[in-house]
Amino acid sequence: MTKIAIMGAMEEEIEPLLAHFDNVNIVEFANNKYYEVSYKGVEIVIAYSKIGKVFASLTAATMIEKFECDTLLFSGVAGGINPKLKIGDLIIADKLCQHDLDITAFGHPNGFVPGGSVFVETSEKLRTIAKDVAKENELNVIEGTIATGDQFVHSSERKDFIESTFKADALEMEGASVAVVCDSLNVPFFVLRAISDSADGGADIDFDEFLKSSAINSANYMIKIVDKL
Ligand SMILES: Nc1ncnc2c(CN3C[C@H](CSc4cnccn4)[C@@H](O)C3)c[nH]c12
Repeated sequence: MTKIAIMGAMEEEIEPLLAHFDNVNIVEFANNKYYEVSYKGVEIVIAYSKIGKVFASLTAATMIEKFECDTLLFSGVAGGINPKLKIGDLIIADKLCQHDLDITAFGHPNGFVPGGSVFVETSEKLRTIAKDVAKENELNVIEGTIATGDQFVHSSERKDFIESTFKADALEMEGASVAVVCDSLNVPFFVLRAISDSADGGADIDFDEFLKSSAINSANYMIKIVDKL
């Protein structure tokens, strides 16, 4: 029986998801809250990890190991790199990397540590379902590379480094952690983000203005995808 984990990093990213469900059971664990719902006969666990790769890894692993979820979906916002991505637009990750993982001093490429890989690919099956849903709902979605790091990017220099080093289309602070955890635990996963800013000089202003509306864009699309699982 499928049990689905739906994750965000910030409360604003999962609040629009929780709004779709009633009869929510709250489980407190490891200084966090996990929201259990039953939706059309499917068990779902929803949580926001808190910001950054460490919290995201803890929540992803908890949803799999403690709550026994066998599919993990991430919904949230991101900084746009690809110029095709305007604020509010949706991106599905085909692969993710860690732009701040750096042992280049030892001759390794950016984003690589021994035993790992620069990129981790998401579930092709889940991406296909998502693209079908986008077509049915005439949603404009791009598929691309998402770069993750433990910093809010708000400078063209850092944004350009991430783009040129990883050919990334968008950036955020949690997705690649979810990717490593799910890949290591053999759980199919899917990362969806809506653009909240352009990760350069004005990013913090745009982020504050568009966080809520972009999080709703991502959540509304995610609910349509869950309906198809
Ligand atoms: N430019 C960007 N760089 C890095 N990440 C992002 C994101 C995605 N999320 C939003 C949030 C920013 S930090 C945060 C901290 N306090 C309040 C609000 N956000 C973090 O969870 C990553 C959107 N735009 C980004």
